[in-house]
Amino acid sequence: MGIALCKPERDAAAKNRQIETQIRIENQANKRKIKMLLLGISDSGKSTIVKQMRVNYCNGFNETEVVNAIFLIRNNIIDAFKHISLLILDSHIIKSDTEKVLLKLFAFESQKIEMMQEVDELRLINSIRVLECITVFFEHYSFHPMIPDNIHYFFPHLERIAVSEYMPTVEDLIHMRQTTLGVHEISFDYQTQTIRLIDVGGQKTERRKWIHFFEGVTAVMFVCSLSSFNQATEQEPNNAFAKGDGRRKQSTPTVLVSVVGVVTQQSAKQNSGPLYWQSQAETWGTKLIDNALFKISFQMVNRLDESVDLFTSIRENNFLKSSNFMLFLNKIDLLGKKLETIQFVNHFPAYEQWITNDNSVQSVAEFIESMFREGLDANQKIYAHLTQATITTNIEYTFGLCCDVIFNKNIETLSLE
Ligand SMILES: Nc1nc2c(ncn2[C@@H]2O[C@H](COP(=O)(O)OP(=O)(O)OP(=O)(O)O)[C@@H](O)[C@H]2O)c(=O)[nH]1
Ligand SMILES: [Mg+2]
Repeated sequence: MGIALCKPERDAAAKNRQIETQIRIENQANKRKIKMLLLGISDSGKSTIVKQMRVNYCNGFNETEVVNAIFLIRNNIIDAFKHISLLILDSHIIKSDTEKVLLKLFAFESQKIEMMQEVDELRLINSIRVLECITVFFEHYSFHPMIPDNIHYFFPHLERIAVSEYMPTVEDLIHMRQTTLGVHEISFDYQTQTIRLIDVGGQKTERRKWIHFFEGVTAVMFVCSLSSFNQATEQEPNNAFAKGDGRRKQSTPTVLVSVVGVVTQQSAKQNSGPLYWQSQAETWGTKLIDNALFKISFQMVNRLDESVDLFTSIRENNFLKSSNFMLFLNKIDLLGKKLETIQFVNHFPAYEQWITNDNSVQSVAEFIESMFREGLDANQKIYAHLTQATITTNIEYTFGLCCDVIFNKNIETLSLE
């Protein structure tokens, strides 16, 4: 005998059935899709690759995104001038008293500038960009590791950008920096397949979310910034991804040295960032601890080492054992520019023993690729590509190469089944 249901219960049961059917259909459709995961440390270029996919296969950006970009790009510029000002103030670069006033405003009150009326914000950007000391900085130190990469693109365009009627171009949107928080997915058709492309945040605090997306991944596209070889991040205690392996100089342990000032709640945010001129093995800086500004020695980890360690741990992850690994050795353009003035061997002494240790882009890129291949099983294939994610055609071409491999492998697997 059936159970008699009253109307609200019947409606709820019908709704449940409808939801379950919908989930089943979606699951089946997802199985037919190719799932690709973009992984890599922060600032490597993952979201830039997603933007290129959107330009190529998803109608680009909508009006709201373009309008939002006006503010984000200006904030990128103010943030870059903040770091540049801090460095100039702390350096031997000659600056007049009037220049110092403006530099201090950007260095310590950048958030205030971001909150100003547009007309005042633009006046300040236009005032700082023409300072003599800024010109000197860009001539001699523009590839300092503390400077955001996209300022090399935005600085020559400031005359166009720092006006009230500014509308960002697609190229501006590609160079805009917005740290990814959480996990984002786009889906698009490519040849005969539907691709699900998943972008994650690369910051350490974001990485614990990654594991939830490791199931059923056809390809991992691991992105590494080649220009990160002279950059460093502060090492977290017990960080599994930042062990370092002696390829570069050993860092010093974190030591609390002295209190250099007490800060108020108001100035806390502005003063908490590291203030140092050159990140080498030993790095000095100031850090906010319990509202007091301490001078400490940070234990730093080289960002290229961090990237290699992260790649190794991803490669060894059991969920990803049957995934294809594509390595995007990105920011090849910035590597080239840096190598014009910086000796790679000073950051990676092991490079001295490399086949050709001539500081050329090709040789350094090969050495870096070899770091990622170290300890690889003979049967584990990694497909490596040199990329510049800010160039649409470059990513379109590289993505095509990756898909050729993936689709052919899929056919091989299907014919074996
Ligand atoms: N010059 C140059 N800049 C690049 C390249 N790839 C990315 N960038 C810039 O590097 C910055 C960081 O890129 P994102 O794509 O935001 O980095 P991400 O890996 O998504 O970083 P998270 O979201 O923090 O994990 C952006 O300003 C990009 O425009 C490149 O090949 N060359
Ligand atoms: Mg991102």
